[in-house]
Amino acid sequence: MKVKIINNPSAGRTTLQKYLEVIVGRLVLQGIFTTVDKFDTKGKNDAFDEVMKIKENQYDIIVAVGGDGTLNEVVNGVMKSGINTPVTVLPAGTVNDFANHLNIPYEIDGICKMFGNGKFVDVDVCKVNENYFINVAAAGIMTDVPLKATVASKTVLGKFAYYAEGIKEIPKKLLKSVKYRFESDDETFEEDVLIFAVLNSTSAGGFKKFAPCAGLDDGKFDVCIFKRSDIFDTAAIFLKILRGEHINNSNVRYFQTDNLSVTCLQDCGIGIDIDGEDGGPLPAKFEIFPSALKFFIPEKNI
Ligand SMILES: Nc1ncnc2c1ncn2[C@@H]1O[C@H](COP(=O)(O)OP(=O)(O)OP(=O)(O)O)[C@@H](O)[C@H]1O
Repeated sequence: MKVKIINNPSAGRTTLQKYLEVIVGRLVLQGIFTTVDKFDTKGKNDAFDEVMKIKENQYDIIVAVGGDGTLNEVVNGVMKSGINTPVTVLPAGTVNDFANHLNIPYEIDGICKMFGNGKFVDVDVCKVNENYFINVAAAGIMTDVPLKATVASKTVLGKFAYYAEGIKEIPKKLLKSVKYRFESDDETFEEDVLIFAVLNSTSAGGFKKFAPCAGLDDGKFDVCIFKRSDIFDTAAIFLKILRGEHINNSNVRYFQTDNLSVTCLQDCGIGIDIDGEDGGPLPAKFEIFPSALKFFIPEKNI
């Protein structure tokens, strides 16, 4: 395998990055990796820019070492440059939703085994306005500046978890709902919403069953809308996400589609969050590109 590694040295707790040399060394000795070029990112968009330089057939695989944000930049690079090079991710981030969904191992032996007997699968890629995403795009819940400092997670879904957990301490006004119009070929409706998420995989914000019906190759994305409800209902819904039972709650709207437009009906300044990174402002047009990316996964995964 001719391999391009895109390594984010600062992602997560930087544990896996320390073993990267051992992993690569072992795979080279085993003859599985024949050429290895490693690039270390220094900041935002470095991974994307580096992938944009890759030519068709230059590598057999691009390995993102980092979290969902690094993987997202690599996917955007592949999609926007139009190359067909397969991608995989080694979970070196904080949450690693996509890698967890695919059961990609965290330790040296498991990772080496994956490259020895893994397989390539075709996965759908989603797009919101100009940005591609492979896992989740979400929006909602405005925060006041002082609260932001106390919220550990930078992601919309992480903040949602924080609100639900620390629900008693949160002033009511911060659970702010916003009115949106959702339009797809199937239906159009307006709703007062706390957050909404559009998912390709089942996992988001560390919850493995956030979109329990999602499939990576079903040609559809799963939309999960949390309607305005009081803080106690929100807390109850949060607990149900762990078991994937929130989708039956009357304050949650859950459906699958292959096209969606979302417009904010208030002057709210809300933006889209793609795997924890800024995805630009609303309105948002979501599209899906069925089986558009080859992904390398362990032999036994889902
Ligand atoms: N050398 C670096 N130092 C600091 N930040 C970096 C560096 N390289 C990339 N970044 C930033 O890291 C972001 C991606 O982080 P990534 O999502 O991979 O890790 P994470 O946030 O720890 O994991 P997760 O998203 O799974 O929770 C990039 O968008 C970029 O802004």
